[in-house]
Parts: sequence; structure tokens; C-alpha cells
Amino acid sequence: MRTAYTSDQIRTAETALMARLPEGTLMSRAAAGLAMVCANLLKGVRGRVYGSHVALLVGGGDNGGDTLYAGALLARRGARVEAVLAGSRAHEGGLAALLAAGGRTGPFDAARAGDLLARADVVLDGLVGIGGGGALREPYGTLAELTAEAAGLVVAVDVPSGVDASSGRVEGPAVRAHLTVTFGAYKAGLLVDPGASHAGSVELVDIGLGPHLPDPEVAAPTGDDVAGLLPRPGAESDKYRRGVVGIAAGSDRYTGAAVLSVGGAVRAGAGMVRFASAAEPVRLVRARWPEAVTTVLDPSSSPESLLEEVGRVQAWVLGPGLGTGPEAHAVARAVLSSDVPVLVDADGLTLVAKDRTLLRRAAPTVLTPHAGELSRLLGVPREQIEAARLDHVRRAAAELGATVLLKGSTTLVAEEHRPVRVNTTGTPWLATGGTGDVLSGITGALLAAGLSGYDAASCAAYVHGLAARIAARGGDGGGARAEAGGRAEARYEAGDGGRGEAGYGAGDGGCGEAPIAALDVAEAIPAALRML
Ligand SMILES: NC(=O)C1=CN([C@@H]2O[C@H](COP(=O)(O)OP(=O)(O)OC[C@H]3O[C@@H](n4cnc5c(N)ncnc54)[C@H](OP(=O)(O)O)[C@@H]3O)[C@@H](O)[C@H]2O)[C@@H](O)CC1
Ligand SMILES: [K+]
Repeated sequence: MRTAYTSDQIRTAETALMARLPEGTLMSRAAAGLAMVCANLLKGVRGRVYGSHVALLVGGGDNGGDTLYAGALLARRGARVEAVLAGSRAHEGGLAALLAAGGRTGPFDAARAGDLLARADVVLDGLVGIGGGGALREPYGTLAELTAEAAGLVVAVDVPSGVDASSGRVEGPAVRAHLTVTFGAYKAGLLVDPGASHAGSVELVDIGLGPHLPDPEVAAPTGDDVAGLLPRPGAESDKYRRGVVGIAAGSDRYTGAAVLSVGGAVRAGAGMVRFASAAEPVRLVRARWPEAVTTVLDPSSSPESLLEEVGRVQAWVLGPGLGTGPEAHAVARAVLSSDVPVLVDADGLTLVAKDRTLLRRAAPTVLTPHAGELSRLLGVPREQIEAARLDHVRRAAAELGATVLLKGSTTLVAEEHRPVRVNTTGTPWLATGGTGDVLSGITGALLAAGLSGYDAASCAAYVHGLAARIAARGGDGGGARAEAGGRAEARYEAGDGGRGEAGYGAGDGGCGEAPIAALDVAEAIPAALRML
């Protein structure tokens, strides 16, 4: 599990550690780690450090201090290092070290900064780190914007300036880095969009903070974590022990979602799928997935007897393509009255947004909205949700008393009193109709197998993203299970190929990937599971 923290948590840990160390130790550890990463980058792009050009963008705080000391170390190895001092002050010790090592400095001047960025092999963004707050003021904002024109690699020091380290929020100009070198621990804002897509690959420099860190705010499960949580059938397993999932999805008008949701559940290893719907979706599901046991629901039945014919299930999936009229509401009421876990998606979320009483239940509920659906659930504009995904997914989990999986470029899973889980797999090609229906089926299968809502949702997101990557690469699993760090090297050696990529997130959907259909994702689930 990769764990991540807020700025306040980092500062508390830093204070505890600093009390035991001589002054300046942490900054020199941070600067040494940063310089080493930059030296390796320079060797990658220039063959050596000596003679390379390095530009430093230096703010007035300790983030600028780290940058100046790292610049001094690179200057001592023969790099030509020039700094733009953007603040009214600069870290004294760092500045003296840089000058003593032969580095050059000057105050902000847009033309000079532009010229410097055009010549530099590597640009270090040391404007603001965890001490930043709100939109960048001038001249920091202009400098952040100028980094977009940089010819070389942009390395963010600790956090890309303009990104809120605790939440990933971006409120104005912000640096988009190829690589972020972060100190002591991952910051939550590096894992969550929009911050994650500004961070590029993220490299962690250990400065000894570990023993002083509290419980994390955010955690990103790795492939090994997911493999450890996924149910594996044993010799004793039968279809009931593996989990029977009920799927209440589709309507005579919307049939495809039902086929996709059932596909997700079948391919994710449900012991059995019981599908309940109107006649037309039932016909289509039977044609595509003969292993599903189907029931045509009788809309004239009472809510108590509506699902009587379906048989016993260990979890329900409710909502894809269900519609939002009175008949759909009756199905939602019947499913949510059950005493098993229920996943609510798509039209189910619209029904729940209109009638919150549906969520008054004792068994676990998992909600899987995208930002638009969450906007309806919380009554908050979509843009606000997109700008502060972490805050809103947490709020939704607390307010709705459910596990909430917020879909998007970095999918988040929140449950009260637990770290928000961030998904590291996926591809932008997933942003296509029907893929969410497949995810609902996978999650339902895992709920039926006995995973908690929190684990089922986070494992399903991981498997779904991995399957999408495999499908986008034409079934070639090679490298699809790439997580942060593992992808960094290839990326920054490839020149500007990685700009804007989310080190932990969905990647850029570029090289070697092609468009996918939702059913391709369902069909690639077994290949994804084989990799775990
Ligand atoms: N924690 C650790 O373990 C370790 C931390 N270390 C390092 O210390 C960093 C934190 O340093 P920090 O506390 O000095 O704050 P920092 O990020 O430099 O920002 C303050 C400066 O930014 C400015 N500024 C702020 N907001 C702004 C805005 N919107 N727009 C414009 N300017 C803005 C603010 O300006 P002012 O308000 O003073 O005008 C001030 O100049 C941390 O990220 C890491 O790199 C390592 O050395 C080792 C161990
Ligand atoms: K920075």
C-alpha cells in the first residue's frame, strides 16, 4: 500500500524528527536526494552532468532552500546552474551554497526566465512546496506558466507549485512536471487529480520521516495488495461459496448496460449471476451470457414479492440502464430493502438522489458515481467536485453513510474513518460508454464473494483499470501492471513523452494503446486477474 499524507501530518512528523537531529539535517538529506535524481536525469538526457544546463525556480521558503542546495551539489559536479529568485527573500544558507559552488542567480525577469527555460536540460520547480496556499501570486504564477514552454525536463521539488499538497486541488496556474521528487512521504495531492496529473512520475526521497508518520489520509493499493485481497476459489468452493450476485439492471429502453454489467460479474468470477429485469434485457443477457440465471420481473407485483422469484443472492448490483420511472423506483426499493450488500450505480444513483430514504438500510451500500452523479447526490456543482475530488468523496461517504467510489481520471474510494483509496491503474481510453457498467458487475461479484464494500470497490477499480489497459494494448499484458515509480525511468528518459501523465493515475493513453469498447474490458478481466 502506498500511503500519502496531508501537509499538516508531514509537518507534525517533521517537527518530531527534527527535535532529534542537528539543524539543517532534513534539508540536506532532501537536497542530496533531489540532486541525485537530477544527476541521473542529466546523465540520461545529456550523457553526463558536467556541462549540462540546470535552471532553478526558487521561492522564498524552504522549498526554495532545498532547490538551492540541490543546485549547489549539481554545480559542484560541473553543471551550469542558474537560479531565478522569485521571492522577496531566498533561503540564506542555500543561496550562499549555490554561489560558493559557482552557480549564478538573478531576480525574476520574464525575458531572462524564458531564455533560461529554453536552454535548460532540467528545470527545478522550487517555488512553493507544502507551505503553498491558494492560487499562486505573481511572479510565481507567471513562472509556473513559463515552465510549459521549457525545452528540457521539469522536475517539481516536493510538490508541483500551484498544486495543493494535501488535496491535489489546483486553483490557478500550476507547474506540470515530468517528475516530482517528494521528501519523506507521498503527499495526498500527488496521488489525486488534478494534482496527480501535474506531478508526472513521483519519486520518494527517504529522509527518515517514516516512524513519525500518523495513519495516512490516502492510500494507493498496489497489485500485490489487490492480489492479497481477491478471493481465490479452493477445492471446497462451489458456486454458492464463491458468491451469487443479483443484478437488477436494464429496461426495455436501455438493454446494453445490463449485458455489460452481467459480463463484468461473470468474468470477475461470480459463482453465479442472477439477473432480474424486463423481458427484452433478459432476452439479450441470456443470448450473450447463457450462464446467467434470469428472471423477468412483474411490475404489478407488490414491493415485498417483486424479487421473490429471483432466488437467494449474497449481494446486489442495482441501476445500470434501469431507468428512473416508478417501476425502476419499485425495483430500487425492493433491492435496497434486502439485508445483503448493494452496489448502486447509474440510474440507481439518480433514484437515490431523488429519494434518500432508499439508503436507510442496515446492510452495506456501495455507491459508484462519476462527478456528475455525485453532483446530484450532494447538490454541489460538478466543477467544484472535479476541483476538489478528495474532499467531496469523503463528504459523500460521511453524509450518505455508504462506501463511495468516485469514478474519474483517478478513481477514489471513500469510507468513513478509513484512508481514501486511490486507484493506480486505468487508461483514458476507459472514458467510453458502458465501462462503468462493467465495473458495477466486477464490484458486485466481489461483494458477493464476501469482500467488504471498501475492499470490493478498490479491488474492482484496480482490476477494471488493468483490464482496460490490457484491452487497449490489444490483449498484451506486458507492462500493463505498471504503477508509480516503475514507470518513471522509461518516461523521463523519453524526453517530453511523459508530460502531464499521472504517475499514479490513468496515464496518457498514448504509446501502444488504442480505443476500446466496454465489452473488451469485460473480456480482458481474466487476463488482468492472471497478472495478479
Ligand atoms: N516537511 C519536511 O519534512 C521537510 C520539508 N522540506 C521542504 O520545505 C518545504 C516547506 O517549506 P516552507 O514551510 O518554508 O514552505 P514553502 O513550501 O517553501 O512555501 C513558502 C513560500 O511560498 C510562498 N507562497 C506560499 N503560498 C504562495 C502563493 N499562493 N503564491 C506565491 N507564493 C506563495 C511563501 O511566500 P510568502 O507568504 O512568504 O510571501 C513562501 O515564500 C517542503 O515543501 C520541502 O520542500 C525539506 O527541506 C526537508 C524536510
Ligand atoms: K515546488
